Amino acid sequence: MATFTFHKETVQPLLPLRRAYIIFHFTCVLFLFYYRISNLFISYPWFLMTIAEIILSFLWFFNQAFRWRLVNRSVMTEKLPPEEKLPGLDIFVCTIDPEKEPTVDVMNTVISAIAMDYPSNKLSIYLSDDGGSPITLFGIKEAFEFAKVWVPFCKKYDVKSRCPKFFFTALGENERLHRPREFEEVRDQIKKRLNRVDPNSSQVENSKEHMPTKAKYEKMQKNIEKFGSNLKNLCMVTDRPSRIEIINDQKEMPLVVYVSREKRPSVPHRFKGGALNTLLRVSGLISNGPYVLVVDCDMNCNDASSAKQSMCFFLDPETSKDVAFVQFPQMFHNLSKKDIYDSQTRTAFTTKWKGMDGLRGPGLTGSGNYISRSALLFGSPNQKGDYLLDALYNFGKSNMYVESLKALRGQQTKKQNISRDVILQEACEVASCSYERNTNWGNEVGFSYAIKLESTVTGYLLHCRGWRSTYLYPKRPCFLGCAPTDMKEGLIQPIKWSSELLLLAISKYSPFTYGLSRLPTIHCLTFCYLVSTTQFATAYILYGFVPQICFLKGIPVYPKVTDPWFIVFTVLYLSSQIHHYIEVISTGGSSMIWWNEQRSGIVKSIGCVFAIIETAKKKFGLNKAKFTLSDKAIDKDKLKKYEQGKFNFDGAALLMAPVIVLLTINIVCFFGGLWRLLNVRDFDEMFGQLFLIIYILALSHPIVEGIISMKRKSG
Ligand SMILES: O=c1ccn([C@@H]2O[C@H](COP(=O)(O)OP(=O)(O)O[C@H]3O[C@H](CO)[C@@H](O)[C@H](O)[C@H]3O)[C@@H](O)[C@H]2O)c(=O)[nH]1
Ligand SMILES: [Mn+2]
Repeated sequence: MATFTFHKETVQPLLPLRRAYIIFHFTCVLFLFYYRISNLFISYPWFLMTIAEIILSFLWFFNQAFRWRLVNRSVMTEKLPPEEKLPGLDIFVCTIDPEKEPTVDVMNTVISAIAMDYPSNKLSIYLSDDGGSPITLFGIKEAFEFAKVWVPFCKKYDVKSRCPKFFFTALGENERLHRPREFEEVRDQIKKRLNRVDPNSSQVENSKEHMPTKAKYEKMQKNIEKFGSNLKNLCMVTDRPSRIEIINDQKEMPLVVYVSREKRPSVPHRFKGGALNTLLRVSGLISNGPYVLVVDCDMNCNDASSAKQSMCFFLDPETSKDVAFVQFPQMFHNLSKKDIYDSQTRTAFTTKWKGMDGLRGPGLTGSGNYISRSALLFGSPNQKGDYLLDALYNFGKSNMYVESLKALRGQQTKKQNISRDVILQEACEVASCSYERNTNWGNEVGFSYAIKLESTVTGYLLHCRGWRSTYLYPKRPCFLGCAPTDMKEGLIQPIKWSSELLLLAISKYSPFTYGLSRLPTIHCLTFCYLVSTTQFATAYILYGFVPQICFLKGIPVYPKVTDPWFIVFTVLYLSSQIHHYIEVISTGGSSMIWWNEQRSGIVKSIGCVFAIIETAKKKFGLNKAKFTLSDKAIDKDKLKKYEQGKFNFDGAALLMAPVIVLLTINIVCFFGGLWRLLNVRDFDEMFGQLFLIIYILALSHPIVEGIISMKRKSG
């Protein structure tokens, strides 16, 4: 265990055992390689299986980098300097489409950010409205009105759930003052969430402010909904000048700013990365906090202390010099126990990120991350400031903005008393869509535009420049968002991510080349894994039909069950399964999660063939850059099905097609092959294949059920 001034690092126990296991499994993989390759030309299917296994082995190998040194961290916020000595913090909330991102929910996120436990004169909240819809501007004004009541209420009663929506419904947990225990019952929560009924007020009522506050929240909600009933107000405006408004007029409240950058159909707007870079400049002019928190519009701040938690790394004398960002896990408020789509992405946030954290730090996930503004703007930790020498190229033509950068660097700046109007005018200027032309923005300055997954690539490039990051996984989730609850959304996300990551793999910034020469090798392997996940598709597709067709035809692709080499395959299979099981259970999962994760892992991986196709199209310029926004609007029927653990394939027919084809092959080959097997009785040669098919069918029977029920509905 390492203890720093404000935080502690503990390496997860049994490290030698974990490493010994990796070496053991690795040895088995080498045996497998030897066996496959020395028999390579036995048959064509044998060759295909060898390819699949080589791909899987490489992915397995990269994947072990995450398991080399897992750490847990904890913070000591009580040791932080007094509030007046804390640095400024700017919170960025991004939204674009009020239809997929309901304004009331976005405003809940904004309100939870305003209610962050941080000195209000040091806190500023910026809402980036990329859609430019009237309802968002209307919404933030309403939200601020409510926040004026809400923030004092939260402070007075030390409310934990500072997202009002959760507080006023059964979703608010651990509320010492306001929550009776029975509300923690999961079933109740689900019931309440589905019906949106309010908690029994006679039990909850404790304070005289509770009801009036709730009434004000409901009024805000009603006003926004009423405003949105006029569909004109929900429309996005794609051709518009920049518009920036300071929403609040009260000194005792944090600064709240509405930002809608200029957009013109002919100028590329770079999606969320573009929005964030605009916010960096606009906020630089207005509040210029040395640290920024980025949250997606659905990721509300569920623990008001997260800002202070992150400061334990940024202000620590030992870690402050090279920590570029502090990442919190993305957690979700709408998960069901079965989590059939593996929306919680458990492995990412409980294993992978902790493993990267034990090396040089986790990747950036785009939401729930505190970032040092200097790290984003000034190159590497040791050569800060150089960028200011060529400020025009690096940062663009706004002198006022460059002055703000000097202030950030602690340099003397011309003290000027600039009026608010002039600042806002300049802010509109830096938010114009031509501002970044011929500058270093999106390249070495700010969030990277190298791929559309701005978060991952920015985090990766920060690491390449020598920065570190840290990962904090506190007991109480600090950020809660909205996870996909149907197959279509569940598939679109990994497809959009992995296709962009594949682009990174073949770009000049590829971890295999650029990264390898800049990062410590093991840390680099983690990025190699992240950019290679599309290759699971190739391996699983081969695994999904080659052994099956061979089973039907009586061609062996595994050694005989009596052959000593069969042991290698058995050991590898069991070893992977047991290891996965232990990992799930030890990170708080259940057997059901273990089983469901395998299914969803395979289905999502196979869906990623579309990612490969998409990447090829993008590479050859056949695809126009677009961004598939994930849907955060909760549909009751959809949610109900999801809670029951029933698959919902609405709108996913095309994306599911490869899986359905493979499943059909498996079913046909199973029965056909079984018939053949009973006649020919070559059981010892076919055991491996028979077992594989049974495993696949056992895993996928809920999918078959889902398909049948879909057919029945449409038929
Ligand atoms: O042109 C755009 C497109 C999106 N967004 C915002 O970006 C956020 C993320 O978009 P979403 O479709 O919800 O992406 P997800 O797949 O849910 O999000 C993950 O993946 C993104 C990259 O694709 C990261 O930026 C996110 O932080 C990460 O949570 C949302 O708040 C959007 O409003 C914009 O501001 N402008
Ligand atoms: Mn999201």
